[in-house]
Amino acid sequence: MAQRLDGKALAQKIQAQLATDISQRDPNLRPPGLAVVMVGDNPASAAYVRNKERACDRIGITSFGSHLPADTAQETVAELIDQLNNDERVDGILIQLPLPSHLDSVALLNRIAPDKDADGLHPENMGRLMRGEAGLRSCTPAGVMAVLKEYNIDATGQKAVVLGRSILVGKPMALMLLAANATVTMAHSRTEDLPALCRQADILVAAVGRPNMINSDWIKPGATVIDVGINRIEDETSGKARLVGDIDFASVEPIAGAITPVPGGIGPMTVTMLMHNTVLSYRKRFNG
Ligand SMILES: NC(=O)C1=CN([C@@H]2O[C@H](COP(=O)(O)OP(=O)(O)OC[C@H]3O[C@@H](n4cnc5c(N)ncnc54)[C@H](OP(=O)(O)O)[C@@H]3O)[C@@H](O)[C@H]2O)C=CC1
Ligand SMILES: Nc1nc(=O)c2c([nH]1)NC[C@@H]1CN(c3ccc(C(=O)N[C@@H](CCC(=O)O)C(=O)O)cc3)C=[N+]21
Repeated sequence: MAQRLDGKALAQKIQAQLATDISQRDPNLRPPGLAVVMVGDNPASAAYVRNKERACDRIGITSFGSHLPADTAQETVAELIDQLNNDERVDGILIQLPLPSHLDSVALLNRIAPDKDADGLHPENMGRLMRGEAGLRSCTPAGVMAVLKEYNIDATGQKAVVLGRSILVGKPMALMLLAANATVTMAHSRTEDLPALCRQADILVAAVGRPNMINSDWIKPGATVIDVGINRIEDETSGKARLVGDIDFASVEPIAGAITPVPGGIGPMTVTMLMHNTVLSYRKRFNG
């Protein structure tokens, strides 16, 4: 039976540490600030934004929420970002994705000042990751790396397969595993014979967005299985909505070496790394 990698517990531990760090700052300094920009009424986005604001409250980060209507013009969002870039109280800026389709999300993400890019998605920070330089790292893959570290899972020399190649998760994930000396394969919707490829993985990271896609036939016995997927499905028996990952947990848990659950795995770690990045930017701003 696989060891459960408890992202929720680790998230609580790191958040408690961040709260202590903030409470011990010079009382003459303002607290760290995070601005979350949301456009439209996607219910999932609204739930994530609430989670982020709650985490800010717990830790002592001031949150500046901007909720704009779905039909907001590109210029208006761009101006808001400029304003937040220049706002002395703000250390981190996050634009909740996906944005409504009339908006150019790449242009907006690129407009965030790189030293306030709490999501780590600006080309400067992604370039730094690629070059192995210090910078703000994308939250979800950074959360995965923190879980591996907490459980002493050393990626050195391990075969890692990353399923998914998005800018938000898959690509930065592969680069972080590479930086940790894994031998990394990136797989996606055009990859042939995915189950055979995944069966070679010592570390498998699934970031696809297909409920329960991966079952035990895809898993090398003893492998570390990281489930990034967050899919809302209707429960067959109760009819209620529930969250499942990309991994069929019940099938995979008996043969994997270690596994992250959904919920309670990488989701809470993503929120935590966002807080971590905000505090990092704050400290840099005050040379602390
Ligand atoms: N836990 C967390 O904190 C977070 C969770 N998520 C969740 O992670 C999942 C992925 O998110 P994100 O990266 O933004 O999603 P995207 O939709 O941007 O990317 C999905 C990736 O999966 C690949 N893919 C899709 N279908 C298949 C398939 N049948 N076989 C193989 N590969 C496939 C796509 O390939 P191709 O490029 O060829 O189209 C693409 O690279 C979602 O469930 C999302 O909700 C996201 C962010 C944070
Ligand atoms: N710019 C941007 N950055 C993101 O990091 C980003 C984004 N946009 N858009 C959407 C995805 C998704 N995402 C999640 C964050 C937390 C949980 C989370 O806390 N999940 C809890 C459960 C939450 C619940 O019950 O709804 C868990 O897995 O235990 C999930 C998913 C961040 N994303």
